[in-house]
Amino acid sequence: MSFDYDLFVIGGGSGGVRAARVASAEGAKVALAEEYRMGGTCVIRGCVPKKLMVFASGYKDLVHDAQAYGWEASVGDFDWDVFRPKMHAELDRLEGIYRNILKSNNVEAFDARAEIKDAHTVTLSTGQDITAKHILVATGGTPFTPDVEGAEHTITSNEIFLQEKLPGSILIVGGGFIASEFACIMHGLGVKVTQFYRGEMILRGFDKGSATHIADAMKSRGIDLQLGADVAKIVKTDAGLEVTAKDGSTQVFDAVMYGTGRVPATKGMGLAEVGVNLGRKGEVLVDAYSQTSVPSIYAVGDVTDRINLTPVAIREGMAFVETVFKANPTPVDHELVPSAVFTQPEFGTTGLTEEEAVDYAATHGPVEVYTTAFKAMQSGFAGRENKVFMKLLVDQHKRTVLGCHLVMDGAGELIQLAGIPVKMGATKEDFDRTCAVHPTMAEELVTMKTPSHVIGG
Ligand SMILES: Cc1cc2nc3c(=O)[nH]c(=O)nc-3n(C[C@H](O)[C@H](O)[C@H](O)COP(=O)(O)OP(=O)(O)OC[C@H]3O[C@@H](n4cnc5c(N)ncnc54)[C@H](O)[C@@H]3O)c2cc1C
Ligand SMILES: NC(=O)c1ccc[n+]([C@@H]2O[C@H](COP(=O)([O-])OP(=O)(O)OC[C@H]3O[C@@H](n4cnc5c(N)ncnc54)[C@H](O)[C@@H]3O)[C@@H](O)[C@H]2O)c1
Repeated sequence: MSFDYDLFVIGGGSGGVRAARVASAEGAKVALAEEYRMGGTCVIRGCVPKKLMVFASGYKDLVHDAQAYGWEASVGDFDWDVFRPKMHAELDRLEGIYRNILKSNNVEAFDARAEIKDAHTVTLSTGQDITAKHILVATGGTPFTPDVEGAEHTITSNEIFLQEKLPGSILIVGGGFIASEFACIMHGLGVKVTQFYRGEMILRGFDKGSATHIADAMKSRGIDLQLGADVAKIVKTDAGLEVTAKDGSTQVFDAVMYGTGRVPATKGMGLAEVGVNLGRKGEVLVDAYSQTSVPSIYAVGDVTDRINLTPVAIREGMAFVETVFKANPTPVDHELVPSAVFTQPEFGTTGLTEEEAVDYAATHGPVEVYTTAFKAMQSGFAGRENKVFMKLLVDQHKRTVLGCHLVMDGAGELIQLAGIPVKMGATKEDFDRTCAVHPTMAEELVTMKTPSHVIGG
């Protein structure tokens, strides 16, 4: 049977573009459809603009520190009108690069929505049907907003980058990556921030001691973080958005942003209709090789809801190409994936959390917990209360470092490096025999001598 293409990729984001490019480089005839903007969530409305805003939001503290170090410096107000067009120009530039990558790799790009018609056919929003030997679903996810009265007045991370002006005050709902990062970003830009999280501690699923340290720091910086709080209804008034919380209290905000999770983008895709098994959230269920229940259809990235991070989507895309186009079946390694949460303070993390260590200890034996918290020299000198927090979890018998959690300036950069020995299976003694670099914050990673406690001991 002959097909129009060897591979048709649906979605021009992190996973889709990488898979398309690498498959084409292997000699496959490849096409890709993108319904919005090339580059996907990470480039257009995720990691990249978010990180630019993280940078922008950090300068107030830096100017304050510069003053404390003797510089004649003063900080005025943040001007969104200066920053916003520069940020969007950068996103346009990156989108252009993504388009060029596809073009120069002979991938035919369609600016259209694609849906699955059958195991080997997609239908484009232009009405065109295209056949392919393999179809790769890489459609990512979309923000989820709960069904609350007045939700139509709220925004999500999709809209935050497009605001015409910055609000004077904002309520951010949620306690995950997105809500916590944007609470810090908006606060740093001079917006009055309230964050509602319905549970007892933000960043659920991360190491709780580290999350608590971040939450305390956010509060002491002036973010009104309310735990056990949720929205009952939102009414638009002349004064702004009047939010009634579930405890009955009301407050008016200029804007309300939901960061309450994302759902896999499978709605209306025709996947279930052709026999692709979906999970409870609508995620595409795949095996270790990203193959769905329909053998010609594969899926990578957030749409599979495994680990929803850009580098993971890219790896899944490359493993798919190894498996299907290089006859080298390659499962994706989802173990010990380091990641960062770009809150202020920043959080870098890899491996077991202390909560997970309880289960681990029950089956593998005791886990030593090493923690340290201290005032950072640079900001401490400037009079800022900025405590560094570090935690290592160590298998007491094997001595392997099972988890590493860092809350400090530059934690994202640092965990990339600390993630390597942890992934290699380094022992606590390997850390300890590495000489300290002085004076740094990171030196504490190799000088923590005594466990603060032992789990399962
Ligand atoms: C605000 C925010 C901040 C983030 N920050 C980070 C971070 O700092 N670090 C990190 O690692 N990850 C971060 N992420 C997560 C990261 O963006 C995703 O994990 C990554 O983009 C997933 O890549 P993907 O290829 O699976 O999907 P996406 O990048 O979402 O790409 C999917 C593409 O498919 C398109 N599409 C959907 N349906 C169709 C269709 N039917 N036809 C055609 N096209 C379609 C979409 O328009 C989209 O462009 C962030 C996410 C958000 C929302
Ligand atoms: N730095 C990074 O790497 C980074 C940054 C942002 C996003 N991401 C990725 O994007 C994904 C999505 O991020 P996210 O923050 O939207 O999701 P999340 O799953 O991390 O957090 C969702 C939050 O919303 C809350 N919530 C869910 N339903 C709710 C409801 N009905 N009412 C009130 N609260 C509710 C949850 O309790 C949770 O705190 C993450 O899982 C992550 O993989 C990564």
